[in-house]
Amino acid sequence: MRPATSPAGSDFVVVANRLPVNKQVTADGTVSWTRAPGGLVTALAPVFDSQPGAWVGWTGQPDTTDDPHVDGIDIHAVPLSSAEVEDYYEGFANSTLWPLYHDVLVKPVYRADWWDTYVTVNRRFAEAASAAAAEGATVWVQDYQLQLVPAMLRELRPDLKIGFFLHIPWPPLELFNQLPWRREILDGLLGADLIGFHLPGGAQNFLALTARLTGRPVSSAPVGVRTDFGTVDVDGRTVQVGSFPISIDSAGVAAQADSQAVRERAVEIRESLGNPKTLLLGVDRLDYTKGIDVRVESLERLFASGRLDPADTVLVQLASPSRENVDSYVALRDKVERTVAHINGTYGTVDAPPIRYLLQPVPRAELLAYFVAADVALVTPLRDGMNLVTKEYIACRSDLGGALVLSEFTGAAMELEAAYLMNPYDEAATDDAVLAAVTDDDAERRRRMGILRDQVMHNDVDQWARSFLDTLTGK
Ligand SMILES: Nc1nc2c(ncn2[C@@H]2O[C@H](COP(=O)(O)OP(=O)(O)O)[C@@H](O)[C@H]2O)c(=O)[nH]1
Ligand SMILES: O=P(O)(O)OC[C@H]1O[C@H](O[C@H]2O[C@H](CO)[C@@H](O)[C@H](O)[C@H]2O)[C@H](O)[C@@H](O)[C@@H]1O
Repeated sequence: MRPATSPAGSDFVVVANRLPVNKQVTADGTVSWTRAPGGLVTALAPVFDSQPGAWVGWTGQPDTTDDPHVDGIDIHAVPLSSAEVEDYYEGFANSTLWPLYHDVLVKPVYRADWWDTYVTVNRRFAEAASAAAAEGATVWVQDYQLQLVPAMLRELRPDLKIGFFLHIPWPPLELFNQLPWRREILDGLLGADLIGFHLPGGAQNFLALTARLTGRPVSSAPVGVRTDFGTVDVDGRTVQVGSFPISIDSAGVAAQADSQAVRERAVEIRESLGNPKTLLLGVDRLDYTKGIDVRVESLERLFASGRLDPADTVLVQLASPSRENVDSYVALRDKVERTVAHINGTYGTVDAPPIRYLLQPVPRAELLAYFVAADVALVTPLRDGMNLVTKEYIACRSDLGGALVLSEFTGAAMELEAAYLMNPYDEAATDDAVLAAVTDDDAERRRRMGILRDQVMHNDVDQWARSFLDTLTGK
């Protein structure tokens, strides 16, 4: 750890589980690094362009001492051993916190050894952030993997402005109370000056829980979107609590989707699928929160009842492998693949299966071409913090074509009420929403898409980052 008074370091530091870098290794073994075009790095690009900034995170590879360098960001890699990846990332982050914060869709596992590693790794991130930050710097800590970092960092560096943003839902009291380390998590978060959630409901849950479990004075007025922040009094220090719904680089996505190359590729995609009357699309990490099973089971019911014709309907499901060493993800993959095979076997022909399922990430331009090609996007999570795929689909539809089926249990549903909203736990309502999105007339579909586009084009990721950072720094 560097001394608190050192003049070195950056004035703006992001701390996230993952670094925004991609590694390339050429045939002769030469290693180079490029900026990964992920949501967070896109969101923060203008901030990094206007001032030198640092990013503290893990490369995604265990047991390496990789030291990535990319243009415009001072990268600080936090090394993790294989055992730490198992206990901190696959264990406490993704087998304890992830299911607990997503409505206990699978049973969270509570293990003291995983907790101990979570504490150890959070401390390592806090120390790396401390080393990267200049005197009085603004440090923005991201997400559930690093909830102890704010308090650990404050102890090391009381001079810093510390923000924290949670990208996943904040659970209700009855669920959060299951966590044997609930008080430690709250104390960790309360080290921040500003704690951000996607939705006002998450911020309010957090305030209620904090009052109940810590006895600290909290504000009682409702929290608004990017306004009317709540407060917690932590021994005379005021912690602000607010709602900042994340978004995408709407104009950038729209411009790329409008390019000739993407438009032509969209036409090719439809042709390669036999120009079906209806092309449905799902795009997700293969995660049990995303409701991939909800949409394929709905499709099966619609085929079985004759309400949709499998001969002129195709569902393309693009799934990216995720957290493949975690048992619940292995079980989900098995379930989805069995259901897809069953539907294709029952309702398809040898040369025209109604579901095309891919378990590989596709290149960005290819993904946008699918968004442009699809008649209906099926976004059916059982729980989701926001769901950026939703906003990307809308941004791609400058033609006002397409229709969006959207689960009420996504953060995106709060803003996107003109979608075909559905309750993924209600089979009949799900089927009706899918069918309405497919069969409503063009005027109704265009009316809805026009409203959705106004929302997404106006509320972009730059606004998300600016509103959070302005609140944090008191601008
Ligand atoms: N390039 C590419 N991006 C993908 C693919 N699948 C998902 N994504 C992106 O991953 C992000 C997923 O974000 P989101 O919907 O919020 O769900 P999350 O996976 O829970 O973060 C979006 O920006 C997607 O466009 C893929 O196959 N290829
Ligand atoms: O890093 P991984 O374990 O591979 O997981 C990918 C990311 O998934 C989660 O995304 C969440 O953030 C999105 C943006 O705010 C939001 O739209 C979505 O609803 C969330 O699920 C996770 O929170 C990230 O930390 C992961 O990097």
